[in-house]
Amino acid sequence: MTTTTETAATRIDGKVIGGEIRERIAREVAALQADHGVTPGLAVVLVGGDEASQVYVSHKRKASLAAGMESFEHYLDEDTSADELLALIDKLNRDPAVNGILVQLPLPAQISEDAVLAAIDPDKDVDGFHEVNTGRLWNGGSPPVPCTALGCVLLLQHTLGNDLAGRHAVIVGRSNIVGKPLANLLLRENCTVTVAHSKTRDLPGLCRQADILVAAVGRPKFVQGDWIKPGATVIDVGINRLEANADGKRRLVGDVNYAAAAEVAGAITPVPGGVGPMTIACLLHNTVRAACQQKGLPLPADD
Ligand SMILES: Nc1nc2c(c(=O)[nH]1)N[C@@H](CN(C=O)c1ccc(C(=O)N[C@@H](CCC(=O)O)C(=O)O)cc1)CN2
Repeated sequence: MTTTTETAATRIDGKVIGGEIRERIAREVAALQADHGVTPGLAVVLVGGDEASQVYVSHKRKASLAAGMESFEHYLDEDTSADELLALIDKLNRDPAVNGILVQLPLPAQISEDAVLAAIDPDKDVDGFHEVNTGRLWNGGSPPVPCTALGCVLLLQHTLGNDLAGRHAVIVGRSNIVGKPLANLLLRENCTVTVAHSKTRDLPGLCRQADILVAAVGRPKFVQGDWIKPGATVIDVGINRLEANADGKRRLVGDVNYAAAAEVAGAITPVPGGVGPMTIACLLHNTVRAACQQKGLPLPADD
């Protein structure tokens, strides 16, 4: 059992669920090594010293090493030019030891995110952000899927079972990283999907219609308890770093007012420990599959 009941709502534990996925991936990597002599390699590029990005890159490094993969990290200065970054991506595209490439976002202002994402070989795009892969996703194909969006779907399936059909999912947020790909994935699951955003009218009223409510707006405690339909499943994608407490520790809060929402929801993800760990697990999942495709090997069957 990977969930615990604290309040009215079941707490959806992304650490435990993501941990199970990482264990499965470690077994896949061991089999690839034993049967084919292949060790999947992930290259992560971080430009500048953003504090949160450093934490995420460090998590990615530890997770890929723990799964038995190769990890190649590239740390570039804040004032790196677009040409320097593009030259590195070109090198990684041509390196056969690198099966997956990820450029940590956000990038410093002098570098165009679009140009960088477009420069990554779509077959090594383990973030699923390249326009070829987003196009494939919307056309019903099976490209690498953006990790946070995939993580949300896996949490929902774990909580509600594999049949999400007919449920009304309201996604608050329309980013390329989460909102848009998640809308696509939930449509594939035959949910009725509404994507809400800053211009949406009567957002609380709309959220109250949701069987599944996903908050991905980047605003601390934005979604209130009385926006939630009793029994709904709430997925909180937000990771907002608040000012330090008196103890000097920085606090992380989600986009949902957890305490209030947990009184009403049927199940809810915490922050931290909800969607974040799933993002890392899904990155490893995409990297193993990219390695198999590049080597002409069959894809491991998902457990
Ligand atoms: N190239 C990418 N950049 C960014 C992505 C992405 O998917 N690809 N997503 C986010 C950040 N992100 C991954 O990079 C990410 C965010 C959070 C976590 C995580 O494990 N969070 C923990 C808390 C960690 C902490 O102490 O801060 C949790 O929620 O429990 C992992 C990855 C933006 N950039």
